[in-house]
Amino acid sequence: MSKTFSTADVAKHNKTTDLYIVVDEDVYDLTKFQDEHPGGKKILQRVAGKDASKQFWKYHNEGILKKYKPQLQVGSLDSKKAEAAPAPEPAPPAPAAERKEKVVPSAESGVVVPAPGPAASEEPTEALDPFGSLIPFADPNWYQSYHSPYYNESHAALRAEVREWVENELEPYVTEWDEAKKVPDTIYKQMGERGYLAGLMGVHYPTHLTKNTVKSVSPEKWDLFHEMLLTDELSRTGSGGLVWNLIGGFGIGCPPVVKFGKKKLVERILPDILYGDKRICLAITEPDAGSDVANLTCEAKLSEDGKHYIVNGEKKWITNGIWCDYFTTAVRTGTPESGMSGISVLLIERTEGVSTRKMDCQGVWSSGTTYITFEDVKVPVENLLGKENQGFKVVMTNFNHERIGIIIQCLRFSRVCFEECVKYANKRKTFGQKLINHPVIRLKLAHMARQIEASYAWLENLVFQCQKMGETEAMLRLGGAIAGLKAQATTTFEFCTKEAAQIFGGLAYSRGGQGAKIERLYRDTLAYKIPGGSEEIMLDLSIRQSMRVHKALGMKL
Ligand code: HEM
Repeated sequence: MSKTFSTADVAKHNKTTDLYIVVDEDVYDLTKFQDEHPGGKKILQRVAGKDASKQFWKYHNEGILKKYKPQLQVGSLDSKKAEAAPAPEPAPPAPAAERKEKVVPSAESGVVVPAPGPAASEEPTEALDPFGSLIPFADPNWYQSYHSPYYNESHAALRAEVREWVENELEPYVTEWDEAKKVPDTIYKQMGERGYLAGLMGVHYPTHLTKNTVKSVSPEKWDLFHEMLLTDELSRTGSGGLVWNLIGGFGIGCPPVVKFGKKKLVERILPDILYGDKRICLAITEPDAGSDVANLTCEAKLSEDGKHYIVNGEKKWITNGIWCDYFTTAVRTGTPESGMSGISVLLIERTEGVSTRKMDCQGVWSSGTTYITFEDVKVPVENLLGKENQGFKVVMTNFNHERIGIIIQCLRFSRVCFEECVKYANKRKTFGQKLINHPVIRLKLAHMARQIEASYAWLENLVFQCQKMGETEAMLRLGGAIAGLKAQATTTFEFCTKEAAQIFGGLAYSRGGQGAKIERLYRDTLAYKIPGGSEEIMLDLSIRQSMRVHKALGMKL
C-alpha cells in the first residue's frame, strides 16, 4: 500500500487485465473491481493508467473512497510524497488551562440534571478554533469561530472525538446498513464502550453505574451541551435509522428507569445496559393511542398476592423493540375511565408472554420499528417506575428530553441536506453554469439556511434553560416552548429535504450514490413529524401550555 509510483509507472497499467487509476494522487488497482463497479467497467477502462480525479469526484462523494480505499489502493504518486511535508495542520487547541471555561457543571449528589456552575454566562470567552468544512451554515456557527457563551474546550474535544468515529466507522457504511435494515451489534456495543450511552440520559454522568467514561470529557464536566453535540454529530450520518438504532430506544427508555426506578432495580439492570450488552426501549404508543397518551389501554392488574402486575395489551411503532431486553412501558392501572390519573410506568423484562415483530415502515429503516404484544406477562411490583397511577408525570418528564433529541436530529439532518447541496451545487453544471451560479438554487439554499440558524439558536437557548432550571421547573415552564421548537424543527427538516431533492434531481429519486442521504432523509421525515407528539399537537400545545404557565407567572392581558 505504501508503494510510490511515477505517472509513467501508472500509465503502464492501462489494460483491462491490468487497470490502475489515480484519484487525488493515490493509486488504485481496479483490475478485479471493474466487473463489479456499479457505474460500469467501460467507463473505468477509458481512464486506465490515467489521473481520473476529475471524473471520480463528478460521480461520487467522500464516503466511497473511505469505504474502498483499504481494498483498492496500492500506493501514491511520488508527487504526493514531496508535497506531504509542508501540509498545514490546523493549530492544536490551546490547553484547557489557558482558556476560561464557560460551563462548569456541579456534581452535587441528589441533583439529577447537570447544573452549570456560576461561570456559565458571566463573561465572554474567546471563540474556539475553526473546525469542519467551514461551509457556511453546514455546522453550528461556534464550529466556525463565532463567539458563544455555551461551549468550551471540552465540547470542542468531544466534537473532534465523535466526528472522527462517525466519519471513519459509520458514515461510509450507513447506506448499506439502512438497506439491510440492521446496524451491526458491534456499533451499539461501541456506544457503551465509548461511554456515550451513559452520557445520553439528561442526568449527571452516572459513574456509580458504569466504569466506561467518555475519552475526551471527564464525567464531572459532562453537561447537556455535551449530550446535545453527541446526538448532533451522530446525526451527520444523515440516517434517522442509524441514530434511532443507537439512541432512539435507549435515549427515551432508560432515563425513566434512572430517574424513577428503585435503587435495587437500577443497580441490577443499568450496568449491562450502559455497557451496551443489553438493550432497552420505551413502549407508550398503541394501535389506538399515540399523542393521546391519556387514552391508552394496555392494562396491568395487580395479582391477588400483590407481588406482580399481570400485563395484557399491545404497543405499536416501538423503536428498537425487536432487539430489546427491557421495555419501559406505560400501562393502565386505573379504571378504563381514569384517563391520565390511571396510568403507571413499568419496567417489563423480556420474559414469557412478551412477543415482538418487526414492522415495515416508510423511513428510519435500520431503527427496528416494532409491534409488541404482552399476554399475561408477570411483572414484579418492584419494577414499578415512580408511583402507581402517577405514571403520567413520568411520561411527561420524559417528553421534553425526547423532543429535544428529535429537534437536535432534525436540525442536523437539515444541515446535512444543506451541506450536500452546497457541495453538489459547486460541482454540477447545467446550461454551462455550476448550479451555485443559478439564483434559483441560491434562493433555495438561503431559505434552508435561515430556518436552520434561527431554529438552532432557539435550541441552544432552551438547552441552556434546561441546564439552569433543573428538571421539575423545566418540565413545568419549558414544555410549551419545546413543543413549539419541535414543530419548527420538523417543518424545517421537511422543507430542507424537499428543496435538497429538487437540487439533486434524479440522484435524490434513486437510492444510493451521491443523493443517498437526501433520498433517505426525505423518507425519514414522517418519523420525526409524527412521533413524540405530532406537528399539529405540538403547535397547539406550544400556545396552550405557554398561556397556562404565563398566567401562573402573572401574565397581564
Ligand atoms: C476508486 C475507484 C472507484 C470506486 C471505488 C467506485 C465506486 C463506485 C460505486 C460504489 C458506485 C455506486 C454509486 C455510489 O454509491 O456512489 C459508483 C458509481 C459510478 N461510478 Fe464509480 N468508482 C470508482 C471510479 C470511477 C471512475 C474513475 C469513474 C469515471 C471515470 C466512475 C464512474 C462512475 C459512474 C458514472 C457511476 C454511476 C453514477 C450514478 O449512478 O449516478 N467511477 N462507483
